[in-house]
Order: sequence, then C-alpha cells, then structure tokens
Amino acid sequence: MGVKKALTIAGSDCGGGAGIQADIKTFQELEVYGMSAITAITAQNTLGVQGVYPMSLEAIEEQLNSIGADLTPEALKTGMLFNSEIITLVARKINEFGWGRVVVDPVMIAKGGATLLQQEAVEALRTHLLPLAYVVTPNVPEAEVLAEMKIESLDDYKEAAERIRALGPTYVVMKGGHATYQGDTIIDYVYDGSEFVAFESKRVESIQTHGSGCTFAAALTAELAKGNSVNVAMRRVKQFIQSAIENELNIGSGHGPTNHFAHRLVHVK
Ligand SMILES: Nc1ncnc2c1ncn2[C@@H]1O[C@H](COP(=O)(O)OP(=O)(O)OP(=O)(O)O)[C@@H](O)[C@H]1O
Ligand SMILES: Cc1ncc(CO)c(N)n1
Repeated sequence: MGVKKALTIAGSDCGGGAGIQADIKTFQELEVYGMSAITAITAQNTLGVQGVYPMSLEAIEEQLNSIGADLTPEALKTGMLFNSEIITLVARKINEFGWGRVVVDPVMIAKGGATLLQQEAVEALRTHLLPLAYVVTPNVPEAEVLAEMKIESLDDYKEAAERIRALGPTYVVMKGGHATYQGDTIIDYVYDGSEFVAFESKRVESIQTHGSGCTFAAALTAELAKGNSVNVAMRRVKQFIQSAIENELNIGSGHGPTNHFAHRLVHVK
C-alpha cells in the first residue's frame, strides 16, 4: 500500500504554530505525505498578526495546477482563504481536478482578533466552497456566522449544525473549544444529517492553543487520507489535539503554539 498524500490550501504562519506550518507538521506526525498551496503569507507570532499579504490568484492557481498534474491528494483541507476571489478559485480547481475528501476549516478570525477572512467573503464560502465539503469544522463563532444565529445552548448548537449541513457538507464537526456552557468538558459533535456523535475531552487550562483549530482539521484530513471514516478518524484526532495542548511547549510570550509532536510521548507512556 502506497503512502497517502494530503494537501493543505491555506495561509502561511511564519511563527510556525498555525496555518500551513501546523498542517504540514501534523500531516508528517500522522505519517501522511504533506503538500501545500499557499493562499496568503502572514507575519505573525504568539502575540498576534502583524501583517497579511494575499498571494496573486495566478500564483495560487499555478500551485494547484502543479499538484493536480502530478500528485493527486487522497484528502485536502482548506484554511485561511482571505477573500471571495480566492475562495471561488479554490472551489473551481477542486471541481476541475475532482478532488474528494475535502475538509473545510472555515477560518475567519485569529485568536488575537485579526481578520483572516474578509466579511464580504462569507457568502462565497457558503455558496461555493461548502457544497464541495466532505467535512466542515466550525468553532462556535464561525458556526454562528455560517448558520446566521446565536449559539447559547445545546439546542442552538444542534440547530446551527442542521443549518450548516443544509449548505452542502456531508458532515458537520462542531468544535466545542469556545462553548462556555460546557464547563470543564469540551464536546465536539459530529453531525451526519441524522445523528449527533459526541467526542468529549477534558478542558486544559492553557493559553497555549495557537493553531489548535488548524491542527485539529489537519489531523482529521490526515486520517481521512488514510481512508478512515469520520467517526474513526475523530478518535485519533481528539487524542492528537489533547496531547498537543496538554504538553505545553512554552514558546514565545503570548498565545503559544500547540505541541505537534506530543502524541509521541503518549504512545511511549
Ligand atoms: N483548552 C482546551 N483543552 C482541550 N482541548 C481543546 C482546548 N481548546 C480547544 N480544544 C480542542 O481543540 C480542537 C479545536 O477547537 P477550537 O474550538 O479551539 O478550534 P478553533 O477555535 O478553530 O481554533 P483556532 O483558534 O486555532 O482557530 C477541538 O477538538 C477542541 O475540542
Ligand atoms: C495563517 C493562519 N491560518 C489560520 C489561523 C487560525 O489559527 C492563523 N492564526 N493563521
């Protein structure tokens, strides 16, 4: 059986904790061959985002053409796409190459508040990209935007998942990192249109969660590239992200990155 290939279409985080860098590290740790198409370069560190430089549409298209001509990914994820032109282009190329197992991480705002998706681009995400998604992985604020409603309870959560699934994805993974009503427990829900499967974990009291969303979606993409079902993949993903948050790296003086190699310690234990 040959090695599986995963592609990330996302922004670069020069600080190494989120974006393309988090994705490639995660693919590597999960023993999947990682590839990238860079949509934007960001200047950022654990203190915040200092600059955002979108790539030209031509540069993005050429990267995707090179991959499409030679290196078909078994699964791919999208992260920071920044504007509606980039979203439309990425959706067109995914269609053109017939790529499946698409994980859409609907990245909108960085932890420090910087805009990673322009307001006007939300509609493009809803209408062009979500119909192509096998899985979409919103956190609570992103789910509120996509579903156009406030989420304050479990019922709201389920209603939002229903509305998001109506936009086209086969699976909606509602991440619970931001859900304040769950107390010490974090619950991520997988919704397939008929049932909600809950994945529970213990909340770690830590500010070193920079890139947790990217790492989570990249781990899911890697496991899907191996041919796993979403629910089987999620068990591995939750272990991976839990150990990455529990085993702090203590890098930088702000919101430090998660520890992408921590799962190796868990295996040794
Ligand atoms: N403090 C924490 N302790 C344990 N697990 C966490 C914690 N914060 C997030 N997670 C887990 O990390 C994953 C990502 O969740 P989260 O909701 O934080 O994503 P996100 O907000 O998209 O991240 P980002 O801010 O990087 O975009 C989920 O599986 C979530 O359960
Ligand atoms: C490039 C990039 N993508 C995603 C995020 C969200 O964590 C970030 N901070 N930077």
